[in-house]
Amino acid sequence: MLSAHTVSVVREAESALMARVPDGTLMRRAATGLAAECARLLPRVYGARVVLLVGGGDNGGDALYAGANLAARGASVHALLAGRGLHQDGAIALRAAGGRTRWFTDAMADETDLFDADLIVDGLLGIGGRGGLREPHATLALLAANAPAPVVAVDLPSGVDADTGEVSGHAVRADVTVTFGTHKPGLFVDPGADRAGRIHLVDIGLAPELPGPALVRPQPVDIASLLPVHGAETDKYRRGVLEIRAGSDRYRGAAVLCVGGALRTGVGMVRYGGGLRVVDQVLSQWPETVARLLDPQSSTDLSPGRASAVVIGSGRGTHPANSDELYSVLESDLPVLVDADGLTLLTGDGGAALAELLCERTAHTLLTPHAGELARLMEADRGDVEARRLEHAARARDRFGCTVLLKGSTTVIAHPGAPVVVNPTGTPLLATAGTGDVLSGAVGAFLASGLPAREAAMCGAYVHGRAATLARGGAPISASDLLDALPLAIQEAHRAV
Ligand SMILES: NC(=O)C1=CN([C@@H]2O[C@H](COP(=O)(O)OP(=O)(O)OC[C@H]3O[C@@H](n4cnc5c(N)ncnc54)[C@H](O)[C@@H]3O)[C@@H](O)[C@H]2O)[C@@H](O)CC1
Ligand SMILES: [K+]
Repeated sequence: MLSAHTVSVVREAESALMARVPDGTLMRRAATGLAAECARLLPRVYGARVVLLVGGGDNGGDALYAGANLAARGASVHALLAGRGLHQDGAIALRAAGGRTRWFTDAMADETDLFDADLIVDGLLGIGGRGGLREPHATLALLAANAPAPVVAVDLPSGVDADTGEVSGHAVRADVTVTFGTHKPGLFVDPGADRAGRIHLVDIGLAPELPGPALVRPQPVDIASLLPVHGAETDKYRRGVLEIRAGSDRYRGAAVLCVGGALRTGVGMVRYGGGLRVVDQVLSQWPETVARLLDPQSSTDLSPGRASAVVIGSGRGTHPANSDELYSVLESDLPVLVDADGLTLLTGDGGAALAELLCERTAHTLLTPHAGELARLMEADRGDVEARRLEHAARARDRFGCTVLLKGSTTVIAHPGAPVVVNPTGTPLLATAGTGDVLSGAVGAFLASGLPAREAAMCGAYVHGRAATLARGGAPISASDLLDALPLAIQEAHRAV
């Protein structure tokens, strides 16, 4: 797992470490790691043209010392200074090594040597950045974005909120981010993650001072170690029976996609309950499903019976009878995943009783909203949920006392008492109708296989995201394409061990 810590935790750990080592040690370590990464990006250091964008804080200091290192190796290094302050010792070191420094003003915008640079180093702001970039930082970020050279961000791309990944206004878009001591949450969560490019962590000796992470990002090997493995002794019941209550006579596609997502992820048996037309459709597409007629709008026994887990909600409807069905599912002691219409029911008439039942559950319980659904659930603004995904997922987790998987440009999973998980896979191509139904089936399959909610969500989101990339090699996909690619994604994940 890659782990990330918030700014306040990093600051505390840094002061504890700084008290034990000579002055300037940490910045020296950071700058040495930064210079090494810059050198790797240049065809050769000698003669290379490097432009440093330097803010007034220690982030600028890192850039200046790394620039001094490169200048000492023959690079032509030019620092554009922004903001009020300047890391004086860093500037002295750069000049002593033959580098140049110049205060940046708007008037220079056309004549900077940014456009001729071989490499641009963004040392404008690090973990001390607050809010959107002010001037002249914002202009420099824009100029860097328009220049052809690769951009290396120091600690994090300037303009990205280190704790949330939020970007307001301009932010640097980096090809590589060289971060120090530990990752920052904003590097893993969009829109910040999208600005960070490839992330390189430099060890500055901080690890012994750091508490547990706020955030983790699973690697292929972590997923491989979680995926269910079935021995020769297994049978369909031991592999898990998933009950699916998604789709309806009106929305038959949701049922087909959800059942397909579960079957292709691997589960002992999928049972489906629904009206005549949807049952017909599910059986014609997936004859291996064990289906029964069950009309939530007339049937009295809506309980899931003998299953290992239940997925409920997508395309199911928001009729009062659907509330009754959700109630009887939540009343069971089975692991339950609630999606889409199921989430809407939590906010409508009778929602309070459902929400109360949800909070009281002791079995694994997972909500899988997208930003709009989470906004409705928590009476928040959708744009705000999208901008601050971590915070909103954690709020919903605390409100309902269960696991919350927030879908979107970065899928995040908040689980009580554990670091938030950020899913590393996925592509914007997933933003298409029906992919959420496939996801709920896949996560449901993992739940039915016996994985706890957090781990089921982690594995489901991971293989779903990979399937999107594998399905058509990066070309546009529809939700159905994911179904064939899911087994490939799982096979690939197994190979990571
Ligand atoms: N503390 C340490 O021990 C270490 C810190 N290091 C570096 O130090 C950085 C943190 O340094 P600082 O605490 O000096 O903070 P920064 O260098 O991130 O920024 C602080 C400065 O930016 C200004 N500023 C804040 N928000 C702004 C905005 N939106 N627009 C324009 N200006 C803004 C502030 O007024 C302040 O002058 C880290 O990110 C890392 O790069 C590394 O050298 C490793 C060791
Ligand atoms: K930076």
